[in-house]
Amino acid sequence: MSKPPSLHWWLLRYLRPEWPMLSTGGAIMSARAMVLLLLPWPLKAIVDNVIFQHPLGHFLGAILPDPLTHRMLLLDTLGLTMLGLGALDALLVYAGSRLLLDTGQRIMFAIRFDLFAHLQRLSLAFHRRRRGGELTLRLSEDAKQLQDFISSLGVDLLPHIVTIIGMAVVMFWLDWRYALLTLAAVPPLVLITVFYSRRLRKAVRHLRQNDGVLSGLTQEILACVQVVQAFAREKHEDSRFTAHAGESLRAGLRANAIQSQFGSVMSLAISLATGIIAWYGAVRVIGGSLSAGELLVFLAYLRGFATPARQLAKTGRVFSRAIIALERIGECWIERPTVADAPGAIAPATPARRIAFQNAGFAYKPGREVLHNISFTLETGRTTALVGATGSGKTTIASLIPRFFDPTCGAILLDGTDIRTLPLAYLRQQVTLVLQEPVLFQATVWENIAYGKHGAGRDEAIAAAREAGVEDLINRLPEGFDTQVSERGQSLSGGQRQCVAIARAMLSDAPIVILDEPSSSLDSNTERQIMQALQTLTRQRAALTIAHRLATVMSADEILVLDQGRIVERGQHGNLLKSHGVYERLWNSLHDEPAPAPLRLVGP
Ligand SMILES: Nc1ncnc2c1ncn2[C@@H]1O[C@H](COP(=O)(O)OP(=O)(O)OP(=O)(O)O)[C@@H](O)[C@H]1O
Repeated sequence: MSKPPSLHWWLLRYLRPEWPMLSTGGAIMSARAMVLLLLPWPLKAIVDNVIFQHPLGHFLGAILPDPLTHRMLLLDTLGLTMLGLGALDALLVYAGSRLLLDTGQRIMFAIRFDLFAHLQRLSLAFHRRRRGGELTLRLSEDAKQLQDFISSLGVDLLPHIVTIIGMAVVMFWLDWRYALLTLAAVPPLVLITVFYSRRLRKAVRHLRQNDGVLSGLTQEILACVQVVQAFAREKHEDSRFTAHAGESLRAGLRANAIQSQFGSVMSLAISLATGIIAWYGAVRVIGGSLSAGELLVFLAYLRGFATPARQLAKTGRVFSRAIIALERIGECWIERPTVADAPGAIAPATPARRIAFQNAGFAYKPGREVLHNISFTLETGRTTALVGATGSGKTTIASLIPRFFDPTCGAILLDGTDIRTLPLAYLRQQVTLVLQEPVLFQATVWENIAYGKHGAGRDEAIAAAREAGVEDLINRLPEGFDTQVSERGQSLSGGQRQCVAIARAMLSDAPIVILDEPSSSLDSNTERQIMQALQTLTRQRAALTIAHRLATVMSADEILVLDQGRIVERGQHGNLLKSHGVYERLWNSLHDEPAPAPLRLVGP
């Protein structure tokens, strides 16, 4: 998987504002490394000066009690020093890690927010390609991996590098030959770390990909749980889940195996090195070239080496995960909206009045056109109806108006201006949608209505419902406008959801309205009320109605008959029936009995 170079700069953008916090945290953790260096020294003095009563050196002799005359006082002083160093270590660990962990958290929040904002603005074409659950995982888990990495850089890596360098310097100062032998243990440890980190990275990449697929599948199955239950397909979904989960489990087990192998090989290497170094140190103490206290310092440092080495192994693991997370987040980040504002686009001062398709064509996939040569005009106060067999392109035509997709040829003009040159926000403010299956949020009914207009409150939402004539229908809900709607509006009936959607469209003030077959499968009383509401909604607007049920569009000002992505007939209901073409066949296929009196969508 190729990694775009700009990703590192992208990450730096988040690190830069936190630089003061990161450097303060780093400085505190480096100070802690110094304390770790000092920790074995009181022990050395206890062995050499208190137990064996060697005289203190020149500098220490000036500040510490004499071991010959004040042996117990020296022991107490050294004991207290050890306690003091321990307390200082604890304090520095607390302050440093707290600062760095908090900073990591803030950085993760900023990354999550930007990524969320970016994903929201990506074109529908992108979202239709990706499963929602998989994107959620990138927002949650992958951003968390980056946070762990940033925190662990400061909390684990930096102080341990400082410790290793400091220990090496002190060891050389004590006995350079012995120091060389001790440090010879470091390169094999680094080689082991590099070897396993590579293998681990590969395994983690595989694991994350599988987790993404699993998360997407889970979200999809749970979102469609009604269909799953209706068709009694739970067992089938169990086995689909198990198949993907099994893949994920195998990838996880492989990563665990590498990780455990890494840990045990590292422990073995460290034990081996400790054994050799302790043996050689004891030989030098027996030979008189090293004191017992100095051997203690060496052994303590060697143990000290082991901790950073293990820590480096852990950091390697975190690093591997972070690289994969960066790749995965980067894949979303480099994705650009296919539909975007043209540079320098200026919004007209007046609301739209007229939208015209001029020989527009469209293909979801290159070379596979689903719309050909579409030309028609929508105007304020007029209703245009789209009819045609399923798959003939009605929804696709409607999606071109708010620029969910752009036509592949031809143009769409809004009051004479190509919509691609207008600001997207302006264009979308001109259009309101009432979908076949209205989408509602988990909020109260009035909040769902108020979603139609920035800053609208409860009173405005109720007024819009009153204006649309659906106030009574909503008031019949258990808590009226304050009824809580469950996720995607599942707790409301189809008719109730449509009432809310119509009131929302009414509130939006948009001059163009797109209705996607709004009165399907309702009882006749509700249907009558909803049709009246739509009549009110479309009265002052330019309306495009998509309908399979021809009765709902009989009174439209113009009916466009679509067949395989082409407008094959156009006109009013009566004339179209008389021409004995596709419209008449459509009509006959839907109605056995003669045509009923027209249901009016627009005012007389
Ligand atoms: N996201 C997509 N990717 C590829 N092809 C698509 C996509 N959406 C729709 N199509 C295809 O485009 C054609 C037109 O579909 P569209 O949804 O516009 O038809 P429709 O007339 O609205 O159908 P219906 O009445 O069933 O809603 C169909 O052949 C459909 O398979």
